Amino acid sequence: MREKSETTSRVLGVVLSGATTKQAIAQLTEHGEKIVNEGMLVGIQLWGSERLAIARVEKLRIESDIFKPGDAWSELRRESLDALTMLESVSSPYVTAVLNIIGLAGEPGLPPLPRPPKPGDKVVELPRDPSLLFGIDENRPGVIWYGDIYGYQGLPVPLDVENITMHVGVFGETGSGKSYGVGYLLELLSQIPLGNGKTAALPMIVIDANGDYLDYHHVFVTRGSLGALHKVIRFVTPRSRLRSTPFTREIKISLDFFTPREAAEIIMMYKTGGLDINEMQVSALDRVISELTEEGYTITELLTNEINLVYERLEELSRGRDAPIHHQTARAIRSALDKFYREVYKQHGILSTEPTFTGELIDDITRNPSMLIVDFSADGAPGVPLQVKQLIVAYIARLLYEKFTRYKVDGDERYLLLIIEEAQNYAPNLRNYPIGMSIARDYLALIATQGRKFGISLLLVSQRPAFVDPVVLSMTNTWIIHRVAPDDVHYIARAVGGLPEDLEKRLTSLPRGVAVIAGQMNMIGHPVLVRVGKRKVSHRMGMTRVVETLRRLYSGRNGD
Ligand SMILES: Nc1ncnc2c1ncn2[C@@H]1O[C@H](COP(=O)(O)OP(=O)(O)OP(=O)(O)O)[C@@H](O)[C@H]1O
Repeated sequence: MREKSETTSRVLGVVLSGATTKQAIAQLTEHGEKIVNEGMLVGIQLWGSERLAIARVEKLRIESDIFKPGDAWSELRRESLDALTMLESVSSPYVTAVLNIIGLAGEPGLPPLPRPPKPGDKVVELPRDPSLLFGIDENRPGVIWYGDIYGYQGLPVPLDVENITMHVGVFGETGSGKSYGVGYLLELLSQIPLGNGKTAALPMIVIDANGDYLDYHHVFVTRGSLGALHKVIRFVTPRSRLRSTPFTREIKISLDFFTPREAAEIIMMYKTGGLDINEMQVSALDRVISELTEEGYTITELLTNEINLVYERLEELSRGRDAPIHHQTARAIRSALDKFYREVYKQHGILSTEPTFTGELIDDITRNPSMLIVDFSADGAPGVPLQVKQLIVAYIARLLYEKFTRYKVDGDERYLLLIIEEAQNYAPNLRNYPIGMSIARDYLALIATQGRKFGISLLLVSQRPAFVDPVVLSMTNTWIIHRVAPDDVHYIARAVGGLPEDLEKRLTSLPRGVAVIAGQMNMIGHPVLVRVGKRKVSHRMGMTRVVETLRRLYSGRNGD
C-alpha cells in the first residue's frame, strides 16, 4: 500500500462563488496552471475539512481584466504597439476551470455531495491511493488495475472481473489504439489476483482478424510461458503454410452441433449471402438432411464424404409430378450444396468428420486456462472469404453455447472470454452495414443474450460500432471507447446509456492510447478518461516502417 503522506497534494486552485453540488468554477494557482488539463480529474477539499470530492475539468478559460473586448483600452491596443507592451506588463491573466463534480471520494460508487463546495475550498491533485479515493483496497481479489487515470501516472482504474460476464465493447477508429488496449487488457486478465499472492488466467478465444494478437503466441512459443496461461495455441486454416509451426493447429470444424434445420439455413445462407433466404428451400433441405441423419449419418458426413447421398435423396424427393420438393427448389438447393461442398470442404478444407476445434478442446482450455488465437490474417487464413470465417465463428459460438450449457447442467462452473475483432463482420447491423447476412450473427446474439448465465463473456472490438448488430451491442455493459468517427459519437452515447457531455465531446479527438472507460466493470462507478497501460508483450503488428523500408528499397538509386 502506498504511503499516506502522498495524500497531502499541492494546491491546484481555489473554488470561486456560485458552486453547486454538480459544478464549480475554480481559479487555478500558478502550479495548477502548469499541470491542469481539460479532461483531467482533480480533488476538491470540501468545506475546509479532510473530505474530498472528485471532479473532472471540463473547460479551462484564460481571463484578463485589461484585455476585455470593448473595454477602455480598446483604442490604445489598436493604435500603439508600445501601449500594448505596457498593457501586457500590467495585466495579470489568470485561468479558471469549470469542474464537473463526480462525487465524494472514499466510498465505492462515489456518492453525490450533500451540499456544494464553498468559495475558497482548495482544488488539489488526487492522492494516488485507491482506497482513499475509491474505497477499494489495492490488493482486493478479483480486481484488475487498468492503465492510468488521465493526468495521474500510477493511479489506475479498478476493474471488477466479476462483471466481465456482462460483456465488453471496445470501440475506436483505425489507429486509435484499440488492439493495443485489448492486448493490455488480456495481459491483465491472464493474471487476475485471487488473494494471498495467487493469480489465475481467464480462458480466452480470440478471433483475430488481422494477426494483432500473434505477438502473444510468439512470446509463448519462445519463452514457454505467458502470465498464468497454460498454453497459447494458434489456429490457422488447413491451407496455411504455417500449419506445422509450433503450438499451431489447423482449424477444422464439424456441423454436428447444429440441428438439420440450422445446417440447412447455413448452407442456403452461404449461397445467397443471406440476403434472399427462401423458406421453402430451407425446409426442403432440412427434410433431406433430417431423413438421412435419422438413418444414422452425421450432418458432417453428409456434407463431406457422403454428399452423393444428399444429392440422391434430393433427386428422389423432387422426381415426378407430385414430388414433395418442387424441381426448381431442388435445383436451387443443389446449387447451394455444390458451392458449400466445393468451397468449405474441398477448397479450404474447413469441414471435417475429424474436427480439431472440439468440445474436448474447450474442456481442456477451461480446465487449464489457455488462450486460443483463431488467426484470420492473410498468413493464417490465405484466400479464405469472409463467409467461411463467419461459418467458423458461428461454429465456435454454437460449440461454446453447447458446452457451457452442459457445464451448467452438470454443476461444473467454468468461464471463458470470447474476443471478436472486427465484430461488425460477424454480427453486422444490416441497416447500416449491408455486407450480407452473417451466418454467425444469430449464434453471437445467443451468447450475448444467454451467455452470461453460463459463464461465456463476449469482448467485441469494432472500428464502427454503428455497424454492429444492435441486439448484440445492447448486451454489452462495459465500454472502452477510443477516438471514434463523428458519425459514431451519438450512437455510442446511446449504447452506453449516456456519457457526460464533456466526455462525449472529447471522443472524436482523443489521442492514441487514451480512452473513456465506462460501465459495469469500472468500479469508480463513473466514466473516466484513462491512458492505456504499457503492454508487457510488444505489438509488432500495428507498427509501420515506411521510411526505413523506403531507405532499404530505394536509397542509392539516385547515386546518393
Ligand atoms: N497505448 C499505447 N502505447 C503505445 N503504443 C500504442 C498505444 N496504443 C496504440 N499504440 C500503437 O499505435 C499503433 C496503432 O494502434 P492499434 O493497432 O492498437 O490501433 P487500432 O485502433 O487497433 O487500429 P486498427 O483498427 O486499424 O487495427 C500501433 O503501432 C500500436 O502499437
